[in-house]
Amino acid sequence: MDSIPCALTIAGTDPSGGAGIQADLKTFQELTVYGMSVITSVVAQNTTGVQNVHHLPVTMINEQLNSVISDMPVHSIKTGMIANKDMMQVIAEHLSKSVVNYVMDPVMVATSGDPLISEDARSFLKQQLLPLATVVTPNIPEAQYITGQSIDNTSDLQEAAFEIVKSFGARAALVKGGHLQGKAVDYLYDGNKLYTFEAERFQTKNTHGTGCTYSAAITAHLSKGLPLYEAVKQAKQYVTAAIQYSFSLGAGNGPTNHWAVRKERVEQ
Ligand SMILES: Nc1ncnc2c1ncn2[C@@H]1O[C@H](COP(=O)(O)OP(=O)(O)OP(=O)(O)O)[C@@H](O)[C@H]1O
Ligand SMILES: Cc1ncc(CO)c(N)n1
Repeated sequence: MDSIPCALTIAGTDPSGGAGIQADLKTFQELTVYGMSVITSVVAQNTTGVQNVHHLPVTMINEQLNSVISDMPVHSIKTGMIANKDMMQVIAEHLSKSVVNYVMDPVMVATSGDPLISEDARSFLKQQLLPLATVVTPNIPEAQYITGQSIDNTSDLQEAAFEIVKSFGARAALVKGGHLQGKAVDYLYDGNKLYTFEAERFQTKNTHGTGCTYSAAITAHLSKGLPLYEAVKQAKQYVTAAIQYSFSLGAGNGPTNHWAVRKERVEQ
């Protein structure tokens, strides 16, 4: 058997299964990629919000990374919630030695509005982690934080994608228009070309974990050796179907549906 693509996610948990590590591993599995995970924080959360957070000691994050990297093939890496600067420092040390594609989901706030990372982590993320990223995938509030500019329309989104590459050093930026009205449009700038990814917007409140699912799908496709544009194109199809058939589970914002994606793929 050919060797299987292997992807690693470094992120926080979601016991309700919609976001974080759980969403990432479900996505890797659906896309037939062998999934591995390093947990940064254990988060008590569900579809209504975040109830509590327990951060793992930095030494434990370092040891998990050593355990995986010393033994397993890692073909691509994704980071999600990294709550503080000390954690980021340790993760940045590992990433700076790595040669594989690194997808950074600059998670700052949960869908519910609850903050997930500290103020000093935000600025470390912008200054130290961003330049290591193959691609960074901010939503509008995250892109606004990184660029310091307000984003009110699609032309602001495009400008933010240029700015994040040119002024902040990410190799590519995928700025997501999920929080605007109208079509669900995202822009990818890779330093050469601007690409547009457009999908129908579905009227649903069940968008818990959409950002995690999208960036995990990009990571999965990159681990298979797809070029960035193709990886994003296929990931956009994945997240769109996962939102279209999202679950009305829980009292708040329900989770994405990975099975619907599988059903669609099989029927094609
Ligand atoms: N209602 C919707 N219908 C269709 N696509 C959507 C909808 N909402 C968001 N999207 C798309 O889903 C993807 C994830 O974008 P979004 O802006 O929701 O990420 P996020 O805010 O980081 O997610 P999270 O809630 O996990 O933090 C993008 O491709 C976006 O265009
Ligand atoms: C652990 C974690 N990462 C990311 C998000 C963003 O959806 C979340 N709610 N929880």
